[in-house]
Amino acid sequence: MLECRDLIFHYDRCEPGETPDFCFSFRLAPGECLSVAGPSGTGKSTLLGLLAGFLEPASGSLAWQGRDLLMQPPWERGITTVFQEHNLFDQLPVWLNVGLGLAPDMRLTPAQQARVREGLAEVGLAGLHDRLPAELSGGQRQRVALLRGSRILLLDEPFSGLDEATRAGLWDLVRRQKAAGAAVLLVSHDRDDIEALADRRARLESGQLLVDSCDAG
Ligand SMILES: Nc1ncnc2c1ncn2[C@@H]1O[C@H](COP(=O)(O)OP(=O)(O)OP(=O)(O)O)[C@@H](O)[C@H]1O
Repeated sequence: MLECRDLIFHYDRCEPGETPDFCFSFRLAPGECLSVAGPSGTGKSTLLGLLAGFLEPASGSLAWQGRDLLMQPPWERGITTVFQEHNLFDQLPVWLNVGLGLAPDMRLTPAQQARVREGLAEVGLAGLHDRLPAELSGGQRQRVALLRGSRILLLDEPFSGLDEATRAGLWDLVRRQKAAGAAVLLVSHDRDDIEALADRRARLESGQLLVDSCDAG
């Protein structure tokens, strides 16, 4: 279970009242997807930044399966973030971009290399193993990014601007990660994305996450 409790944050350079003090609480089970919507500027990126470890909360707790995540740097949190673009390392070939999820030091064992090959083949990217991200289409880049999966997936409008078939293929990839036990937080306003993936829905309002169920943490 991903448990976020009273995670409080305020941007230093803001005047009081300029932006809300953020206070986030929610719970997300392995295999579950929570969608988050809210108008521009309500704090969606701020929430993702706090979870991923790019921003430091003033107080509160964040734990995965009972283990504190706040003490861990971003690369040790077991979190994969997939945004609209810029999710891959430009100078690394496709197979290493995926392999980073298995071996952050890029020293993949033969077994891990085989897993990467299998994963790429399963999503129709077998022939693109050695390409650089700049040599892929947008949809192919998102497939590579989602293949890197981990126990927590933070998705920020990752399907925007893609055609229906590509989007459906990426939904399948996310469903596969869910089936493998990943907890998924999906920032999206797209009704189709939300219906395809979300088990519960939340919206951001006045610096808080309002989850559409009684289980708000
Ligand atoms: N580095 C910063 N310093 C000060 N204020 C910031 C900073 N980053 C964001 N903010 C403010 O915090 C609020 C939330 O911003 P955030 O980027 O989280 O919103 P968002 O919901 O992701 O917006 P969008 O949908 O437009 O991307 C906004 O009012 C924004 O102006």
